[in-house]
Amino acid sequence: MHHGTQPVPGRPSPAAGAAGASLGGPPAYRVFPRAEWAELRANTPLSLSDEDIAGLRGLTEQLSLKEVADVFLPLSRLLNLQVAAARGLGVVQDTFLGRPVVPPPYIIGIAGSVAVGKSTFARVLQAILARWPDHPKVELITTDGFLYPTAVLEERGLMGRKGFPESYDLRRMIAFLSAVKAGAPEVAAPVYSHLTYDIIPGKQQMVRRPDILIFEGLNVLQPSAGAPLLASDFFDFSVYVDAEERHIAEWYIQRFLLLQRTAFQKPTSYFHRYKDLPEQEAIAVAQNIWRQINLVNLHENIQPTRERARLVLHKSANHSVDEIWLRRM
Ligand SMILES: Nc1ncnc2c1ncn2[C@@H]1O[C@H](COP(=O)(O)OP(=O)(O)O)[C@@H](O)[C@H]1O
Ligand SMILES: CC(C)(COP(=O)(O)O)[C@@H](O)C(=O)NCCC(=O)O
Repeated sequence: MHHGTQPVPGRPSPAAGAAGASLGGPPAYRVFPRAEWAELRANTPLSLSDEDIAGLRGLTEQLSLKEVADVFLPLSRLLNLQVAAARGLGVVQDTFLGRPVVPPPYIIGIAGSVAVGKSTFARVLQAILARWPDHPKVELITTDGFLYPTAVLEERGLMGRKGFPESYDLRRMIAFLSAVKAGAPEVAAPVYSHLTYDIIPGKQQMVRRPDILIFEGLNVLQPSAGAPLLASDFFDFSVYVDAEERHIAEWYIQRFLLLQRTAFQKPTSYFHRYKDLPEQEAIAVAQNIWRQINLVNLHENIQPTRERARLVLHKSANHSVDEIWLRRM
């Protein structure tokens, strides 16, 4: 894989490996160059029709068919096997307790920087996992719903700290996960709007005993100060989406420019005041938000959680995954 000239914090330096060769990873992981990982889709009894793939591409128009086949199909095969094994363990416990067998939802956490592509990845994974006949009901929840509302953040002086641990209602987030894992028939999650940049008052997303819950957000692998439980205590599997900082910064800026042309044009947008900024100035605004908030958060709170994930997906400049780390167990 190619790291360019910038050393990446926490990763072995490029000098450690021959050009194009894998640089290895922490000893807890097996490292797969993309081509080796792609071979692990072998025997996946899931064949996607052209129509299925067209449906998936609707989620993110740039997603190539090759990306689905090489990266997502092996991962969906691995997860299908993992879900079956977790259910087997559930049967053991229910049999031991003499209770009727009811498998709890299988929960997958997805972590990574702002703008690394977590929500895009999570949506595609949701669609692919839902195609397996033995776990058709796959729900997706994003942790931005657990941010405190703007009124609370303003009162606490935290508007410049969105995404940092103190900006989330962690108690509520843990209570949500705990209820889902306990098999509660219906659990409500609050909903955040990127348009108003605030929690939507009264709006809820209901989760009703899914087979699989995908729980996505930059903070899902973080410790919660002082609280007895962590979000990851409820995870059966976890993924960290990784990339070089200069690429993530570029994706953040490009997304900001796209939003300027679309969402910011609406009067209800929190960033409506930026709707007519000339491109160079809009780029400067995006760069400032990136450097002052999201990059600091990446360094202080997100990147340090990477090696808690079961799987690390490393993306290259064009968003394609070039290396996969799978924890040995
Ligand atoms: N696989 C991909 N192919 C092409 N573009 C992508 C891909 N994943 C993410 N993007 C783009 O990168 C930007 C950040 O992705 P997003 O999923 O919104 O990130 P996050 O949820 O981590 O903040 C978006 O503009 C998105 O369209
Ligand atoms: C809402 C976010 C904190 C991400 O939340 P997540 O769903 O990962 O919990 C982030 O997208 C954000 O708005 N950061 C604040 C700075 C900015 O406007 O980019």
